[in-house]
Amino acid sequence: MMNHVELAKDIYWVGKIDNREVPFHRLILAKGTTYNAYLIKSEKPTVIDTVDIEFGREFVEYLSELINPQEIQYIVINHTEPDHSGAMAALAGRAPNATIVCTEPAVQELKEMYKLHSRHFLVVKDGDTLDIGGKTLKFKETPYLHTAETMITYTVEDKILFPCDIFSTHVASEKIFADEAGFDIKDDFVGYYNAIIHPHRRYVRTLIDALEELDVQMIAPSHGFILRENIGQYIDLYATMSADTVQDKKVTIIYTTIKNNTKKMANHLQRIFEENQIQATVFNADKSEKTEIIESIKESDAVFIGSSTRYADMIGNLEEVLKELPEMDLEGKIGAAFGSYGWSGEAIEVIQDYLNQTNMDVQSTSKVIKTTGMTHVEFPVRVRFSPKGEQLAKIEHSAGFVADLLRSAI
Ligand SMILES: Cc1cc2nc3c(=O)[nH]c(=O)nc-3n(C[C@H](O)[C@H](O)[C@H](O)COP(=O)(O)O)c2cc1C
Repeated sequence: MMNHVELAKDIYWVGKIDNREVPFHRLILAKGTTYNAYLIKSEKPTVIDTVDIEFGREFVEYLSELINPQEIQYIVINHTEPDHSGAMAALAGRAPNATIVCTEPAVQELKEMYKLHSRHFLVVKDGDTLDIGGKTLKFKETPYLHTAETMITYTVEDKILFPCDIFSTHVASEKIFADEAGFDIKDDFVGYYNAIIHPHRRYVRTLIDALEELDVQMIAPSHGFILRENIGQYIDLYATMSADTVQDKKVTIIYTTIKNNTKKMANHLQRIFEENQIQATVFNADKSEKTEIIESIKESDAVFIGSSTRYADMIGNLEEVLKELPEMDLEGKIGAAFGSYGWSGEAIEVIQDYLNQTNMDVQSTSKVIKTTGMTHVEFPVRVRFSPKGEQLAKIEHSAGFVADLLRSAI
């Protein structure tokens, strides 16, 4: 079985074709997949990504047919997930002179995953370039595409983009170029996007904008086919699929508070929704008519309910509203709890319990992780005392996530 193909002068695909029906992200990959790694035989030989952990030794063996691993100067890790970085376990020891190139959040993960504590790392940031002797690599951080530490790599002279999971397909094919596949890969390309990338589409939109600055002549992703014809068509597909198609969504935000910390959260949630062109109405449950709040809930597509905690309980009249919810038909609406707290935040959990008694699609951290792999989106949204700094960012992530659910193109 072949394990290398030249993409451009001195740039090789050194991947592994996996014909098995691979279990992956709670899917079975019926057509198998490939783990695409790349070798650039420049003056400072560089490996871009590796293959699945299961094929690490095999990877080092066939890589050694092209290069003595001791000569490798850089190993670029775009994404730490073990289907890409997995062969580090086998390669790192055989390539002792290689500096590992990755983003800041990837360093600790790689150290812990592959016992690389004593290795030399080069941390790269958005827009950094690296001279690898005759060729130049340019890096772009792509957080949450599809995990926090991800980045993409671009070869300036050859105009090849190595975007890791983005623009991938799950097909085990001996023909590694899409134009040689013998069939239209669009269904597989779209299927991959829907299964893996779609939950992260707000970051796709940022990436598409950034790609306008790069002259991309070839896309060499980490799974499936390499794209070298009609590149624009594939980028346009991502732009279309990640765009918002659904308009006129409404959110109701209800809170109670002692010293306005939860009010600040409510107002920040409202701001984020409005920035996302979603109408959001805020109610202080202690200062509004219950009937007005209930009417607003009925008309809304998502409902955020929050309270701070006082002596392990909720504040004010909120429970009067919460008691109504299990009796209502709220099918199809998204529910989320939030609140400011000092040390334990019981009120937020009580609200979550009420929401769980309804037929709403109630958000939880566990559900987000299971459906998207994202660990930076938290539900309920809990903030200690006054929301600022990272806590404001937390509110933004959660509201942004719900905004995306509301405007889902699928
Ligand atoms: C009288 C009182 C009791 C409190 N009891 C709790 C509590 O049981 N658990 C907790 O996590 N925080 C408790 N807190 C902290 C508040 O929840 C915290 O200050 C919060 O930021 C207040 O938000 P708010 O301004 O929206 O009311 C208490 C605060 C006060 C003043």
